[in-house]
Amino acid sequence: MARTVIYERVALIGLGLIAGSMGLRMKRDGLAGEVVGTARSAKTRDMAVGLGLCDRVTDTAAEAVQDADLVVLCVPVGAMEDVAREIGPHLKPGATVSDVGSVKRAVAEAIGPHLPDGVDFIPAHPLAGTEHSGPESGFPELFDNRWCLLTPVTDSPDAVERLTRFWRAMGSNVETMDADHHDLVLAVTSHAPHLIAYTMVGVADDLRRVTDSEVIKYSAAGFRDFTRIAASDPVMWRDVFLNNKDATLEILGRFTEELFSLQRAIRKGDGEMLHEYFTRTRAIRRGVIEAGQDTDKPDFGRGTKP
Ligand SMILES: NC(=O)c1ccc[n+]([C@@H]2O[C@H](COP(=O)([O-])OP(=O)(O)OC[C@H]3O[C@@H](n4cnc5c(N)ncnc54)[C@H](O)[C@@H]3O)[C@@H](O)[C@H]2O)c1
Ligand SMILES: O=C(O)C(=O)C[C@]1(C(=O)O)C=C[C@@H](O)C=C1
Repeated sequence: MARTVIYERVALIGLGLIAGSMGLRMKRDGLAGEVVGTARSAKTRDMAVGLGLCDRVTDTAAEAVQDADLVVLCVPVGAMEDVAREIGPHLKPGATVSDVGSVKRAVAEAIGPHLPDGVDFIPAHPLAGTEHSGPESGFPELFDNRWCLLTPVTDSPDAVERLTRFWRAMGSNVETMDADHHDLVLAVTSHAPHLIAYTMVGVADDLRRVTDSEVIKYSAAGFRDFTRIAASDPVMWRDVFLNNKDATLEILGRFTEELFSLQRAIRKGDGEMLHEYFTRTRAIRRGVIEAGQDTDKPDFGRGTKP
């Protein structure tokens, strides 16, 4: 494969699943001249070098961003502001600053004020992940055939075009959108579903005593999927809900209304309503598959390394 360096030096701040996958992809395909990483613990930094996801590590974020052309903040949403405050004074003029946070409005507001004039700020969100954390969970194919959504703050089309090229080279399809729109869409497609999975697994756990642990032992496929999602990182998801409050509450309100109407149909024995509802939702699933968004295909390795 032809190797095209897109950024001469890339700095990854926070070396977890997403940074790990980005680093491995950049190293595999030669997308960066040099990948520099930093993490709070020496153990994680050593592991990152051992895994070959970056060329070198630094003890601090301030050191990592020295002379970097692209800086990507890969920490939980609630930690973005502290990192931005630390790196702001050390950024190279002309650098692009981005992130991979699951929420976009709050992250733009947390990072933006700490960036000096002359850097291009382009928040980003790769719609790809697993329930695992840490650099050892990363794999270079994670972003293949997934979306990466950009919510640019900069008005430099060149900077946006370059970051678009970068994410395409990571295997993703790229779309640009407004941060509020992103947060509403993701509240429907990712944030509310995660909360529902957490709740369902919590309910099963509450019932554990009554059912003598059989809910766990005889987990059917649907519940197993819930347990996978509910095993996701608690810090990451705490921060997502605290930072996408309005959109998530709006969607949960609608969800509750729908749930009540289905509950009523079950109580009244209204089979026609239930059949009609499930026919409509089945068509939506088929639409998702036709649009190429079916992540259950074996080669996507969703939830596990391939
Ligand atoms: N996991 C997913 O499915 C997924 C998908 C897309 C985007 N994201 C987003 O990507 C970001 C990183 O997620 P991840 O799954 O790679 O997480 P992770 O837990 O695997 O890695 C997070 C890294 O950030 C570091 N970190 C945590 N708190 C910090 C702090 N206060 N200061 C500095 N560093 C800190 C951790 O030590 C770790 O190195 C999050 O913002 C998350 O919302 C996650
Ligand atoms: O596959 C998973 O485990 C995920 O939940 C990944 C997932 C999602 O699809 O909701 C989770 C959060 C992100 O911000 C993006 C992707």
